[in-house]
Amino acid sequence: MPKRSNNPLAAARKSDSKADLLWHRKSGAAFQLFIEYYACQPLGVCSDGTVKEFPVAKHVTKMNCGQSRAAKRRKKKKQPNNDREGIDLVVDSVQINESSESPENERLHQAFAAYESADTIRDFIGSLSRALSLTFRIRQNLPSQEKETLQRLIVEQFSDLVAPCSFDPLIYQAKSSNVNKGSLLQSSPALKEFLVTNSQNGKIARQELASMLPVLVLHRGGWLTSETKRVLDLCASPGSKTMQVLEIMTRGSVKANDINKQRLESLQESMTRSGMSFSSKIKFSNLDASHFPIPLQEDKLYDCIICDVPCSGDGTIRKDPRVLTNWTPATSNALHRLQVDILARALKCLKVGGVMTYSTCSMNPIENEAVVAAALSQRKKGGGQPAFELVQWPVMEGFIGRPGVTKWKVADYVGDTDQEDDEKVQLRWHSSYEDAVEAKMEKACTSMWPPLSTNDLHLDRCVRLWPQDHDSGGFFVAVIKRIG
Ligand SMILES: C[S@@+](CC[C@H](N)C(=O)[O-])C[C@H]1O[C@@H](n2cnc3c(N)ncnc32)[C@H](O)[C@@H]1O
Repeated sequence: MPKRSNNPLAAARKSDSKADLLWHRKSGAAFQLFIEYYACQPLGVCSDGTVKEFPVAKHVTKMNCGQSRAAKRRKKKKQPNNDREGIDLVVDSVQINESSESPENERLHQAFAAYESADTIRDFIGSLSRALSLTFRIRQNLPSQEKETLQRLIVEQFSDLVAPCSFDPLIYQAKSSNVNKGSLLQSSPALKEFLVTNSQNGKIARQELASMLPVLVLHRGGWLTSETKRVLDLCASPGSKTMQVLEIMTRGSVKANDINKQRLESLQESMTRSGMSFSSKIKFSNLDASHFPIPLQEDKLYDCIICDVPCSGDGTIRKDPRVLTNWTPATSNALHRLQVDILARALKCLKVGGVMTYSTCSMNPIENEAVVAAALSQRKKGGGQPAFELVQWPVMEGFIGRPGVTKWKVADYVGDTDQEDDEKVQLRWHSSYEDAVEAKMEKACTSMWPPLSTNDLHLDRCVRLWPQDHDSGGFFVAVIKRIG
């Protein structure tokens, strides 16, 4: 078995040997590829609407792709208003008024303008174009009185800037994306100071809304409680979910694992910095999660597992628009196998009756539903009976989670390093594994395609967090229970 890189995301991004030289990275066409990819996925992957499926969008040549920079400049000079009008139209229609000065956002809008027919992804693209609103939460383990004092103080001093989340009064979200990590010092120095002080003294955690979901749902479902004994966080660094778990548990212990030694060390440091003392409840390990040792004794298996795997991170582009600059479907394709292996290993470490989450900060079904379907199908009991099932989420009032999808499409990207020729730069869609093999698609494996029948898997019980629903990042969470 080859040793796995301790930075699989970087390895996945380099999985195409020519990737760094590819035309789309030099030209900025990753924005077009991203939109083409999501606009052509079946409905439900990132948007809702009345039509059943998007027509296959015209190729990215509608924009300026395929032209040299000089040619683009010449065109712009000749038609000074045309491009701008297109952008303004899109910007108006999705009501983007803030933060559109960044070159990334402008290019996202330009790319979107090529898909006039893709009305239903308007909100999706619109929200991805805004900076990520600030979120934070009051820590669970504070005594009730302290929680109430902080809640009162936030209402008195910052209610014009932040509001409690509809589904959890301890979680706060900025009312506008103008209040974000980058702008906080300028937009509200008092709020910034409040957050710094209370993060240092362990009362407040600054964490993204989407990232809070896996632990939140385990807690709300009653699967992770103060009495839970053994929890495993398989891909733990930088540790925001580990901390969340530790705040809830009073008796048991958490094993925090990560393949990357440096990242694991920074997790240990941030535990110390958090101002909370958890040392007796946490153990660390520095292992490849896909080979994590399976406890031999039944009672050493885990009650709960958090499996927050390495992913392409295309749900995080509001936080870091540079993710878009590097975007290609090859990244997700290259991570799929590792994600299946990690989830399959996690399932083996879960005790009967135990519950785990599988999550990514990507919206790509290849990293999400395809992984869950593959791992669950592998892990059957004798007689083909399911040993695991996807669990329906508990009701969280006001929370908008979209059902997992049962249909999706697989694409790769064909680029050419030398030619700035449209024909050579495009997404290729493969209807089956066999087609993909014939077309020499890199990293193709059968489990990337939707299984013939997904009915018994209940993939709709997975939850997709669309950025447009909660003004958040994009995210995916599946809750899985071991039933036998
Ligand atoms: C999405 S991040 C996890 C974020 C973390 N759960 C949190 O909430 O702070 C994925 C992590 O997986 C780690 N990782 C990547 N490949 C791994 C592997 N094969 N085994 C264990 N950890 C891995 C990466 O180093 C990275 O820290």
